[in-house]
Amino acid sequence: MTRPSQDTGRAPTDAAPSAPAPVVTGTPGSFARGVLDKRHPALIERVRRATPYPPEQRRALDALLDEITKGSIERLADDEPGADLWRDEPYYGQRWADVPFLWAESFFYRKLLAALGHFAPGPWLGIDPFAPFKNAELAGSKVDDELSALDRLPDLPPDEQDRTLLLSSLWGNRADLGFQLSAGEAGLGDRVQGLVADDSAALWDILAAGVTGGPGEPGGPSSPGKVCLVADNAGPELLPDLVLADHLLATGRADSVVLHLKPYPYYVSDATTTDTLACLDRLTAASGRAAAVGARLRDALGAGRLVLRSHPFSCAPHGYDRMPADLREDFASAALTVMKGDLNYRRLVGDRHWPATTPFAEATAYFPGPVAALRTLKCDVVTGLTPGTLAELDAGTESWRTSGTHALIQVRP
Ligand SMILES: O=P(O)(O)OC[C@@]1(O)O[C@H](CO)[C@@H](O)[C@@H]1O
Repeated sequence: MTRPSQDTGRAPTDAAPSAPAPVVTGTPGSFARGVLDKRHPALIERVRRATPYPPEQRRALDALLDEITKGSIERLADDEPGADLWRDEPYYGQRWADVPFLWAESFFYRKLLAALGHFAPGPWLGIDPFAPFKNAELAGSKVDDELSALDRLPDLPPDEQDRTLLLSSLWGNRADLGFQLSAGEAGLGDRVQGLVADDSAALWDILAAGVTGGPGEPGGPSSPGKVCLVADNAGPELLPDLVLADHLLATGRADSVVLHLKPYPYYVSDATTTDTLACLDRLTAASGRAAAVGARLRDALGAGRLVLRSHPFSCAPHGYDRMPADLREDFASAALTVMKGDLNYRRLVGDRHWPATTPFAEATAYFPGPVAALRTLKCDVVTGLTPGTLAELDAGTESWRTSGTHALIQVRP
């Protein structure tokens, strides 16, 4: 019998027996291999340059670089806080290139934090190595422009306001500092406006059901219920996510929003509680509508209508099919769970070689409640495309799966 690990309390996978093979890091020339060979070493270098770490941490960064480029996967040191969570993982002693991509990336981030003393009692406890990049981005003038654009929102009819805020949250997912590391000097390509899949009508239908009296509620208004919003990146992605959360609360589509955050820094720019508070400050320090949104969200936090949650499983190296019972209950009791971003997509459908026309509903059949994915495409994994869309995309640019230029909204009611 295989032992549970990573706080799942479950057997290692609930994926359908017919699920395709997981994406493994090592295939030469693959997207995953590029992350291992280029993105991770570049990230170590940027982290080293951004903060004046003392010699001990610098040596630990050198050792990590050596391990990921030349060595095999080593356990966390026995005295590393939380090392027990990772003790039973099955890949130690193997080459980094030979294990599942999702696992290798997650463990890389965990080892990076261990090297920097992030969890060890002492002066570096809790210091976010990615904060210099996150802070610079949040302070940037692009954010000013996005926030002042909110002042034009009331000029739009209500359904266009809905769509504008949903798309702004969706495209906010391009603000991913790990991805930008790979995009390099060339920067991000232009957005392709038409979504590769667009189930947004189903999303609004689910949210309207609570307000107008949905199935099982004949005759009229019921409580709209809870929306779980599983956040991805901080700053320019989290801001429109928060604006969307405020919109759902203000328009009665949700009576509470549970914002799922990472319990520690992860995948470079993933949002933590600190990042959320920084966004709230950025909103309230702005003028016009942005400031009003910030003030409402602060009130909502105080009143328990906006709830912050940072479950340890949010940084686990596994798909949501292995989520622990308490997280499953949270999602099961939500009117809708909105999963933001590429990594959450990989974890939702499974980081596997799915044929792109596999129905999204099939890949997410295990999920305990209605679920929506809002994501720009930044890795090879995709499901739910029609054969026509797939043929069109394959006939266009080669990099449509990974360039962040395409986006989707998929819903399983
Ligand atoms: O989840 P996010 O922020 O949208 O994207 C995370 C990401 O940059 O990291 C992974 C590779 O490291 C890819 O899945 C994806 O491109």
